[in-house]
Amino acid sequence: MVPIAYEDIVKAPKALLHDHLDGGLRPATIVELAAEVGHELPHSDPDELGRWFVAAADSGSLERYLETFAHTVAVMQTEPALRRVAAECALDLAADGVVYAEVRFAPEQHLSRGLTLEQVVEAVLEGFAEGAELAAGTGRPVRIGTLLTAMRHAARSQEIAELAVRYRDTGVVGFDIAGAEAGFPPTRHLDAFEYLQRENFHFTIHAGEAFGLPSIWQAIQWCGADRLGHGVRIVDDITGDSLGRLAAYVRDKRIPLELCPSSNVQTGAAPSIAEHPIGLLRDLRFRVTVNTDNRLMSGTSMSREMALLVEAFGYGWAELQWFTINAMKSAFIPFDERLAIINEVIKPAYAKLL
Ligand SMILES: O=c1[nH]cnc2c1ncn2[C@H]1C[C@H](O)[C@@H](CO)O1
Ligand SMILES: [Zn+2]
Repeated sequence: MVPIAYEDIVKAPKALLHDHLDGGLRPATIVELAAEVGHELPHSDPDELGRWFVAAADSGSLERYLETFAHTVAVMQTEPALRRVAAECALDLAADGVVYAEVRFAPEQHLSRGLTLEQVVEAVLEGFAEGAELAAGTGRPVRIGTLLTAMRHAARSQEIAELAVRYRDTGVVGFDIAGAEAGFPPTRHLDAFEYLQRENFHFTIHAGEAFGLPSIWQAIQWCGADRLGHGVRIVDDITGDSLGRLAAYVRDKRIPLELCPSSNVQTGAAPSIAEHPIGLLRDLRFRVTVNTDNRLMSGTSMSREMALLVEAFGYGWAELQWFTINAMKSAFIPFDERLAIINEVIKPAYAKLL
């Protein structure tokens, strides 16, 4: 088999379901925005700052990994800053060959300088639209769907769920909960999830990352999650190729796993890329997708995550197409729009590569 070149992975269309807006800022943008608002950073040189984020996030603990977000959230507190960060996010994803992305962020974390939840959401949606238009102009079209996240340690999930539904026709395609997992089970937010189900809305839940099977079980069987954010600990219910009841349910129902290899290694959810459960889960034909989680904290991109898997598991174009179509099938946009991207963008491009 001819080895896959990195530039070819960049050119191939990719779909991304799990990427945090506040985990993907350009280091140079953080430096500029921090100077404007007088926020003190660990480094004022963009390259050093970028390295600092990766090293600090390389902590082996989700809680310590999350502490690094204080510096990105601090500079995302005004409408121009939010618009800029969102526009640059769309441009960076498009330049990396991502054709469809769901990007999430927690509006409640962007209110410290007086913005309302609505102003925050509208600024981000405007930024994505602006970035996507610029990207299309450079011949690199990307479609961005926005997910609104509620922080699981806080108590605003119902309010954020209602906010997401209010913006469902203007770019918000789903809801999520994130933050420290241990001690904050999904059922704390059951009211919000039941509300979303009654509204026929879509949601994913960060579960099975820093906590194991009970978190995944609650996310699916109590809360009704459409997808699992990470979900990597589902391997705790698999022995050899024998599946426990929960793992069998997840596979039988084709519940998508939003796996994030580099992030998992940094937080200690997986020992290394080569030992990441994605290899086993793919072999067992779970609905596996590949994601970036936080491009800044992991110093990564969608192409880099794919390249790491190619290197560790010997994957070829067939597997990369499979991951990409899995993601597109699992997206929160309407079925006909998903199908159009699969048939008109993804399959024709991979047909030339396979
Ligand atoms: O991988 C993660 N697990 C749990 N929470 C996370 C992860 N990555 C980012 N977050 C948190 C930190 C952000 O401030 C928040 C909203 O994007 O979501
Ligand atoms: Zn995440």
